[in-house]
This record gives sequence, C-alpha cells and structure tokens, in this order.
Amino acid sequence: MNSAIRAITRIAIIKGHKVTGIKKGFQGLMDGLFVPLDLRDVGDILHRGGTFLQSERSSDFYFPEGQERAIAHLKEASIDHLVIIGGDGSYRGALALFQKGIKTYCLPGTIDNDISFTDYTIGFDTAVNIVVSLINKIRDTSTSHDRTSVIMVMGKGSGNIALHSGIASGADAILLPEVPWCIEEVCHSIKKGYDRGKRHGIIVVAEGAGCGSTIAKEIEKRTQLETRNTNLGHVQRGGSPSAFDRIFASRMGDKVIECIENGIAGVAVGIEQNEITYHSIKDVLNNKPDFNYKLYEIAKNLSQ
Ligand SMILES: Nc1ncnc2c1ncn2[C@@H]1O[C@H](COP(=O)(O)OP(=O)(O)O)[C@@H](O)[C@H]1O
Ligand SMILES: O=P(O)(O)OC[C@H]1O[C@](O)(COP(=O)(O)O)[C@@H](O)[C@@H]1O
Repeated sequence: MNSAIRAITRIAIIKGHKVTGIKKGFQGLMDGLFVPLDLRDVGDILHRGGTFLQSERSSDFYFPEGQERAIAHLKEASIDHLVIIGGDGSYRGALALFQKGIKTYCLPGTIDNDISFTDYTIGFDTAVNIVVSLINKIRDTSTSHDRTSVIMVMGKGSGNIALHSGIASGADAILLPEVPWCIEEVCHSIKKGYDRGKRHGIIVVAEGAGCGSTIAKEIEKRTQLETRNTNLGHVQRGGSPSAFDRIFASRMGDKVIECIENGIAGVAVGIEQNEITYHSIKDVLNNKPDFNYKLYEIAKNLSQ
C-alpha cells in the first residue's frame, strides 16, 4: 500500500496537485486526521509492509451520520478527490461517498485477492511468497520426522492464498472455501504419497475451509501418521512487499492520477492481463470475483 501512496503523492505533485494523507482510514476521515504530504514525506516507505498512514475498521462509517461527518472534513480541507485503498468493504464506503457527490477512486488492497476486475490485489503476491517460504521450512522438519503437516493460511472467504501457495509448495491437498472437500480424499492423497516413498505430507488449509487442528487430529486418527498443525497467522500480512506488488501498485497509483486529470471519478483501478484498467466502483462491487477453477485442477493433478 505504501508504494501506491508514494506513487499517488509524487505523480499528483508533479502534475501540480496538492496531496493530503488521511490517517486511520474512514475513522480518520470522520475525525479529520489529515496530514499534508510532500515529495519527501513518502520517501523510505516503499520497502515497508502495511501502510504508514495506518488503517482502522470503523462501525460509524456504515451510517449516513458518519459519512456526513467525513464529507464535512473533506470540504473544510478543500479536498476534491479521495483515493481509497482496501477491500470490498472499503469499496462500499467509497461508493457511499461517491453517491453523496465526493469524487472517489479505489485501489484493490487486500491479501485475499478477491476483488473483481483485477487479476491481483496489493499484498497478495507478498503474502503468497511469505507463505511459500514458511512452508519450505515446515517441509524440512516434516521430512526429518516423517510427519504430515497441516498448514492454515489466511482467507476467510477466499482460497486464493491457499491455492497459490499450495501449488508453489507442492501440497498434497489444498482445502478452500470455494471447493467442497472431504477428509477421506485428503487422507487417501496423503497415504498415496507415503506409498510412493514420500517422507512428508503437506496439506494447506484456507481459514474459511475448516479448522487446521481438527483436520490434523482427524488425519492422524484415520491414517496413523503423525500429523501437526501450524497456523501461520498474521505474519502473512506483514513484511517487505514483493517487487511485483511494489511495481503494480505504483502503476495503479499513476492510473488514478490519469483518471483525475481526465475527469473520470467513481472508479476502481485494477490490473487485467498486465494492463492497468478501471471500472465503475458499482460494477466492481456487483460482480463476484472469478475463482480460478483451472488452477485448482492443475493443483489436483500436480499432487498425484
Ligand atoms: N456498506 C458499507 N457502507 C459504508 N461503509 C462501509 C461499508 N462496508 C464497509 N465499510 C467501511 O469500510 C471499512 C473497511 O471494511 P472492511 O470490510 O473491514 O475491510 P476491507 O476494506 O478490507 O474489505 C469498514 O470498517 C467500514 O468503515
Ligand atoms: O484476524 P484479522 O486481523 O481479523 O484478519 C483475518 C482476516 O484478514 C484477511 O487476511 C484479509 O485481510 P486484508 O483484506 O486486510 O488483507 C482474511 O483473509 C482473514 O480472514
């Protein structure tokens, strides 16, 4: 997210605009937590995870009173354009403001990669790379001990992190909220691996697909193979962003300024087939993001 903020700030200033950062998301907008941003204020943040402006969930913003408070602060500070980085909740907030006359622009920022009309969201590639590097370590100890490892990754409503990291880690099974699964099949897949001479089993479970420790116990009971569960947790949402995330976030920041310059508002920017594109926020919210079933099929075939 820092890469996007840096790009928006620098490109907007170069084009003659003034830039204000809003701290702590919609809560900060309602509380008037505004900071002027200059070229150097966004220096030395490119390599840092998270967002230097910080973020906060805010229940007041769901209601018209909260939104009116935010609009009053925007008007008082003479802010004409508002760029919001986040997931579908943030997009809903942005749409509410747009419908009240504020020129809003969205950038996809969620590790879940579950926004429509964009192939990637900021943070997803970084999260997948973190997960893969952690699974590599778990694989080493699993092999040494002839163990099966269940690894729980983030994704309450989306299996994208599990699917991508599972493929890149050679998982024996990947359990996702989008695809029904059964424990018999998981155990069969692990057993088959051991029969072929494998010395470990790797099962990647998305948060929304089930509970890792319950699954691990069930696998151990059914297969008699020693099984451990690791919940990777919030380490997945931190760390220095990947080059891919930094570059495409910068390109999207540039596109936002292009939209502003061309008088196009109420849009969400994304990346589709390596092109930076935009669609109306409404269309993005009204379309369910595609799940890549083909990739899931590849994962299944690779785990044979
Ligand atoms: N329907 C909505 N109307 C107005 N604001 C919303 C709406 N949904 C979410 N928001 C605001 O957006 C914030 C972020 O949404 P949330 O779902 O928590 O995260 P994300 O943006 O990652 O999906 C919420 O805390 C709330 O302030
Ligand atoms: O425990 P927390 O902080 O509520 O976060 C868990 C949730 O956050 C997510 O990682 C999504 O986070 P972001 O959209 O902020 O990237 C989900 O996959 C997960 O369900």
